[in-house]
Amino acid sequence: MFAFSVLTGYGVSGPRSGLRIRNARVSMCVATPESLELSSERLAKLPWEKSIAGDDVEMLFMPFIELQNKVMFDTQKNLKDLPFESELSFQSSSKKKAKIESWNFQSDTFRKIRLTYIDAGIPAQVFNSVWYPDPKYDLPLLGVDFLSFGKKKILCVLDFQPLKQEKYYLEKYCEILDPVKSKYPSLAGQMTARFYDENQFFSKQLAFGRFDNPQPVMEELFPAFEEYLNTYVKMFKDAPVTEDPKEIAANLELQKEYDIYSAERDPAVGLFSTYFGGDWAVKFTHDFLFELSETPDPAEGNL
Ligand SMILES: C=CC1=C(C)/C(=C/c2[nH]c(/C=C3N=C(/C=C4\NC(=O)C(C)=C4C=C)C(C)=C\3CCC(=O)O)c(CCC(=O)O)c2C)NC1=O
Repeated sequence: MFAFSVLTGYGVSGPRSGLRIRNARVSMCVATPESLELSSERLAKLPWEKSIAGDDVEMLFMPFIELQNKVMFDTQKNLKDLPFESELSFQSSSKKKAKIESWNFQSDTFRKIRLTYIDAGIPAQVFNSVWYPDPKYDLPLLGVDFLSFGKKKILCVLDFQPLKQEKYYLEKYCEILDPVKSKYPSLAGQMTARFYDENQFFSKQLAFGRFDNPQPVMEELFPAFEEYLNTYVKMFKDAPVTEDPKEIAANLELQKEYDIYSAERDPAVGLFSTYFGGDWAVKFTHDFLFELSETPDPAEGNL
């Protein structure tokens, strides 16, 4: 009932029955009953109090997910759960002491808002999220990738991920971040060319930090995240909306290109395989994270 009252308080609408998803078939990983609930019910149970690793591990990025959760519930009209397979919404591996949980929403403004948290104790804490606008907008996606490996290797990437690289587009939708970004010199780092091309689906206003200790996470990343998030959500208030089916289709096509590009480049697949197995990693990447991409055909040797 606690979950229900929180939901009512937030004004979540949407079907509340008939959406239970079949139980997961799991081989090496174990899904728990949590996986049978909708995203909003599961999100209401945050923060996790204890790490699966059983130590006194701080869940470094929980405050971020809670803040995003609040902003999402406070600002989004007609927020609904987007049901997805329980096999993808929760997995844990007792052998490797890791769990991964994901949540998936839709609103009048966003066709998909997905969130993922990985808790593997001190060796890995991750918060990853993407906000995909409804294709009646051509606005950038909000991309969040915060990772901590062993507390000494912390990588934080946050961006309004542009669908186009034309000057007018970047000026219109990304340069709004200049005054915010300039406040946070520790987030002015540059990505390498190891995984992504900085000129495709990234902006110059990307916040990028690499830290060798967790201190800047709450001191700098958190206020920066709050500003990026609020700026992003506000931008939609006066954003142009198209009703032209051709433009809508073109916007969706660009989001599809983003998914295809990201699924090809994402270095996370290795991480997922390590903890939850290779088959699950491929399914999670193509059926949940970047679902407009296609699962590669094993016969073509791309797996
Ligand atoms: C749950 C999903 C998920 C996880 C766990 C994930 C992890 C992940 N992201 C990485 C890098 C990266 N991640 C990003 C950016 C992003 N990545 C994004 O998923 C989004 C939305 C952005 C945009 C903000 C960039 C730019 C790098 C490369 C950093 C570099 O080259 O230095 C790396 C490599 C870290 C390293 O070895 O240096 C991992 C393991 N990516 C994922 O998608």
